[in-house]
Amino acid sequence: MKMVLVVACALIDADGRILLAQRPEGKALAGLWEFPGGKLETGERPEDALIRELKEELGITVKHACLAPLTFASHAYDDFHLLMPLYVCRRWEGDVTGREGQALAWVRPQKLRDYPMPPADAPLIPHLQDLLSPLSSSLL
Ligand SMILES: Nc1nc2c([nH]c(=O)n2[C@H]2C[C@H](O)[C@@H](COP(=O)(O)OP(=O)(O)OP(=O)(O)O)O2)c(=O)[nH]1
Ligand SMILES: [Mg+2]
Repeated sequence: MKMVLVVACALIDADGRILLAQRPEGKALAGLWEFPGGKLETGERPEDALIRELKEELGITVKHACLAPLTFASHAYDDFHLLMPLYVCRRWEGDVTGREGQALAWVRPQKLRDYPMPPADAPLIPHLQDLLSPLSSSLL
């Protein structure tokens, strides 16, 4: 089974909302809502790849120190196995814009399930909900 490493990021704004991006037509899983990010290039460090992807996809500048690991997805797709670390980031420079024509949505943690996501992403949702509402333990 081919292993594919993808880095992704939950950007969190001052109101505790999470950024989702809609995968563009023509790509795999088109129309589904995802965490911005992408595949590593050869020899690239994960954090460097994520910083590059956030610049390419959203036009923002993120520092290494502002990326905190939260959890990861491990999911068997038909043709590859996805391993996807998920970082959170609350601080960046620049305005978030869909640089690749993708729709964007700032979503409250309890509304994440209203947005159809790739199958790998479902187990990530309770981790974000717990991070952002510590009094309701949705992992239990
Ligand atoms: N970025 C991202 N990718 C995800 C998520 N969930 C999920 O299954 N994936 C899968 C979809 C793709 O198979 C792969 C990421 O590929 P991608 O097409 O976005 O990669 P990329 O940004 O480097 O774009 P490209 O240059 O390959 O077109 O990971 C997610 O939440 N965010
Ligand atoms: Mg991508």
